[in-house]
Amino acid sequence: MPFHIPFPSQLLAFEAAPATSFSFLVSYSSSNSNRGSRADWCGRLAMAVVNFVKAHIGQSPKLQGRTPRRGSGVVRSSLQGAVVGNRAEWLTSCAVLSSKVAALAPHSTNSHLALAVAASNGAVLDLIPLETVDGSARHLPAPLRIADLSPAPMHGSELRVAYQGVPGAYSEKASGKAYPGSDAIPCDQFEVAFQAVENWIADRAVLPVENSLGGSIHRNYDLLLRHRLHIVGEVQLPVHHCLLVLPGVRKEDITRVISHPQALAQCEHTLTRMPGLNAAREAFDDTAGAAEHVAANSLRDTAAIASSRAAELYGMEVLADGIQDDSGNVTRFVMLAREPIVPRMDRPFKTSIVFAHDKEGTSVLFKVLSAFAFRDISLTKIESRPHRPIRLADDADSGTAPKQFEYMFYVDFQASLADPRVQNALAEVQEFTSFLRVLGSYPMDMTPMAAGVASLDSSSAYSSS
Ligand SMILES: O=C(O)C(=O)C[C@]1(C(=O)O)C=C[C@@H](O)C=C1
Repeated sequence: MPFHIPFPSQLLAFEAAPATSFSFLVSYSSSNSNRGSRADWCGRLAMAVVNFVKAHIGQSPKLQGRTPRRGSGVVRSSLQGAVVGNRAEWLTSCAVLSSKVAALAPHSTNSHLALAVAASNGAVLDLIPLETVDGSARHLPAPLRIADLSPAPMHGSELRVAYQGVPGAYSEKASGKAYPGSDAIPCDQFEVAFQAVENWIADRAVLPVENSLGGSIHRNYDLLLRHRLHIVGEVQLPVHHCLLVLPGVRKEDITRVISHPQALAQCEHTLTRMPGLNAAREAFDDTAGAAEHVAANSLRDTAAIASSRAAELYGMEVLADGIQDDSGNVTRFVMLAREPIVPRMDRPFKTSIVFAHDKEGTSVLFKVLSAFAFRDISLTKIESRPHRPIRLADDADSGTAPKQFEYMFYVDFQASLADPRVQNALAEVQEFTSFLRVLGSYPMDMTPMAAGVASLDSSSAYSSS
């Protein structure tokens, strides 16, 4: 029976990793996302990728990766030694594959991107358009235009913003607040959102870093260090949680509440005190994904914590509204881009840095904090993370990468990198530390939180990045 790809899989981004493991990103979108079961749909996407690679490289890859969701998004998968024995052979296969697909490629933005990426970073990566949206006409690739070499557009519908989760997630809302009118691209993991920007599948990423009740989202701090992206802005989003169930389900029927771990933490006291509810908690990738899971599998014994928008999108009922433990529940997101923005002095700016030191004791930390205190620079956050022996992206060949340190310290302060006080403070900090990196200097989110969620849709406070 002929195999049909039920949706346009628009790009494949291949990336050679060391040894025999190769990873790639697949972006997909389906207008038929509600047809067939979720398992069906995932299976068809996986088959489409396997068949495609098999047809063009000649061997079957073993797909490893997260289960894609219905609709659209970006997933990361990998081939474990199945295709070729070494990196050079893999790159050759990728080049052959690219040239075959480029010859079939539609005249689309994606083919421009493929060339732009190849031109800009040495062609380790290829973005490969697979099919036109309607699966019909194919054209030769268009020539590279000057616009393809400049940074991605700043505003409007062309800006593609990666977020973690599925439609209805708070991160999707934060992306809309950060970049009104942009195309939000759902990603199944934080790591994928970083890679989507690095690989030019998205122009920006908007990712949560801390919540006023649940604290820091540590994974993103670690990823900020591992990747080369720059913080170009921040958005603070009031988070208003609902307890969602299938229509007709009562509190007494619920044995399980599922959601993102942050959302579970933000509602813990309320859930514990809720009369008639006696349910176990279970972590899920994101809040809206939890709602989708309950709806797609008709789970009448399970409730999800998510937004009221998720309830609308997945046909759920709001059993309880505003279940966060504090009405002022706010999550702070950072906006990430491939290039930093030019720091300015004409509006309130924040700067985020990360540093490490290899001396014993607390004196270095004291000296670093003093460098800011003596110059009247207010710190808004300090976070320490155990240092794992990872290779830091931008220090691969600079010789400044730390070897073994106990902690990385992340500090946010309220001043612009353009401010001479900051430049002097950082020069001083550099003397005490063995590793220092500026993660970004960016406009502060000045939206009054009291304005609440309802006002966010019309927000246009973020115009500089
Ligand atoms: O799951 C979602 O909806 C998300 O956008 C993620 C996330 C988070 O990671 O903190 C974002 C905001 C809320 O704090 C709860 C969850």
